[in-house]
Amino acid sequence: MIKVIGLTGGIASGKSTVVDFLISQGFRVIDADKVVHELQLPGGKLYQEILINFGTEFFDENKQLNRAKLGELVFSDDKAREKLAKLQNKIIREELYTRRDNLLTELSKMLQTENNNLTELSKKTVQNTVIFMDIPLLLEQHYDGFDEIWLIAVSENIQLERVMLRDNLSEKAAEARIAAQMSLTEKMKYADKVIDSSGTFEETQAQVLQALDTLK
Ligand SMILES: CC(C)(COP(=O)(O)OP(=O)(O)OC[C@H]1O[C@@H](n2cnc3c(N)ncnc32)[C@H](O)[C@@H]1O)[C@@H](O)C(=O)NCCC(=O)NCCS
Ligand SMILES: Nc1ncnc2c1ncn2[C@@H]1O[C@H](COP(=O)(O)OP(=O)(O)OP(=O)(O)O)[C@@H](O)[C@H]1O
Repeated sequence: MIKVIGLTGGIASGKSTVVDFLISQGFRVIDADKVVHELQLPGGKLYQEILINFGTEFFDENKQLNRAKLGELVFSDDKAREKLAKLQNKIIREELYTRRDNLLTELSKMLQTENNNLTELSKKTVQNTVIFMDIPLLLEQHYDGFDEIWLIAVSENIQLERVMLRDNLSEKAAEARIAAQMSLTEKMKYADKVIDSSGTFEETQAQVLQALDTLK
């Protein structure tokens, strides 16, 4: 059976950094933020919806969605965020589950071929028996179907610093983005494993390796 691990955590808690590491270790990851960005490209399933409902002022001269501008609006205006959620959530959810199912089918076929060849349980096989889904709003939006949920956690003050630094935001704007999500304390209740990314990258990676070890 192929396990599906849900990765979640607050904004700038270190999810993408953990995802990069997992990919470097040979694991397959579905990254919800990337999927959303693809769907928001011209021709994507979300593009037209946003254009019609938010207007051309949120698009640049190359007809690309100006995500920074839309982000400014939705993280400072709850009603706008709800409106965007109504337009997008169902489509995002369907797309993520479809990609998960396709990946599970692909890996099942690969595993079957390996079994048929009677190879020993190679390192690759272990990596093919787990997939990860990085979904920032996994708990807020009640995604399900996971064998485990791993929470990437970070202390509040470091999180605020990271959001301000990475996204070049004021303290107030960064606080608004953090407040748009479930608190870390609440998320802890649902986590099977917690990876604390408040330290160095090496310390985060060591915790990921430890968590991976428990899957063998
Ligand atoms: C508002 C948008 C256009 C801003 O785009 P931008 O490129 O600036 O940010 P990005 O998409 O990389 O998101 C960064 C982080 O913000 C947080 N975040 C994004 N959307 C939301 C939201 N609606 N509520 C709370 N937090 C959010 C997540 O932690 C995410 O990892 C975009 O995030 C969006 O369309 N969000 C709604 C879709 C969604 O639910 N995304 C999360 C995937 S489950
Ligand atoms: N030990 C660490 N582990 C993870 N990230 C770290 C660490 N130290 C610093 N960072 C930094 O924290 C910032 C946020 O990390 P990252 O982009 O991985 O978060 P995220 O959870 O994917 O964010 P978002 O939800 O906004 O997409 C990055 O700039 C990253 O370089």
